[in-house]
Amino acid sequence: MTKIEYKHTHIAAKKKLGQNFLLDKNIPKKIVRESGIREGDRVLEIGPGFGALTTAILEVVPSFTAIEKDRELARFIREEHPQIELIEGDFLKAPLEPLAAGGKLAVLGNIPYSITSPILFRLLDNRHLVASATLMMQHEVAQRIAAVPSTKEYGILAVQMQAFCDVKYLFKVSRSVFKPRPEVDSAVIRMVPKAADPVEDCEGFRLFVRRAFHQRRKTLWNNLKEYYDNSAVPEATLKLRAEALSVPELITLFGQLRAIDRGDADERSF
Ligand SMILES: C[S@@+](CC[C@H](N)C(=O)[O-])C[C@H]1O[C@@H](n2cnc3c(N)ncnc32)[C@H](O)[C@@H]1O
Repeated sequence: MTKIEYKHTHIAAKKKLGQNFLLDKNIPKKIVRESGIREGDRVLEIGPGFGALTTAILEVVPSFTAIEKDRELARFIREEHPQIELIEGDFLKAPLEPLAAGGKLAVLGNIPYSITSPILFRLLDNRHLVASATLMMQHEVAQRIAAVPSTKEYGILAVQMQAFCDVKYLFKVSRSVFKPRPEVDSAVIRMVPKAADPVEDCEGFRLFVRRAFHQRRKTLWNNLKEYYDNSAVPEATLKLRAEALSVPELITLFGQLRAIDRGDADERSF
């Protein structure tokens, strides 16, 4: 276990909380610059840790909210940055509505690898409360979110995120700027929820995307025939694999399908 000592606090870095702390001072400034936040924005930082990104945010926004799960680090941030509203708790459980206070949140964070997907889907599910999310995560996950069609990275994550958000891959961050040093590199991406959802039945679309990509090597016809009446879909489209279709093309396809009532409503609630 790596011991970290910083100012008046020392902790044993906890792997299960994804505690890899940024040592570099320029990267946090770059993240804040790319986030586009301005004074007056409602900022929410996920996992401030020892405050590497916190300090850079404070140069632009004099006060904001941060959620930190680790008790010692929460105490550290309270002592170092009393102007911040520090919530000691789990981002995945914290109610976001009161934090948005009738507006929208600019979310920033160097997020723990182990809960990247739950964080992304929580933000997606609460997109009406989110103005933007600028997040550092495992490089491979950032690539999958920003992937383009007909690449091995393109799949469920890319389609889910890009259908509802404008996604921009910003820059890669070497593993060497963290302590303890992780086994993988990181990258920063920015996501801005679209003004309007491209589909009405968001849950149905989520299910459709999972089905379409269920067996990547299979054609759309083979992956979908069991669940939908495909009669309104051009035959040429059904012969393709899901990975060949762009996000707008998948949205169009979803609009052409009619669900077959198989009495399997439970499957919708994953
Ligand atoms: C990758 S570290 C980043 C720390 C700091 N922002 C930095 O860049 O050096 C992730 C941080 O998130 C915190 N954390 C882990 N799980 C969390 C959760 N569910 N909710 C809030 N914070 C969490 C960890 O304790 C840690 O401080």
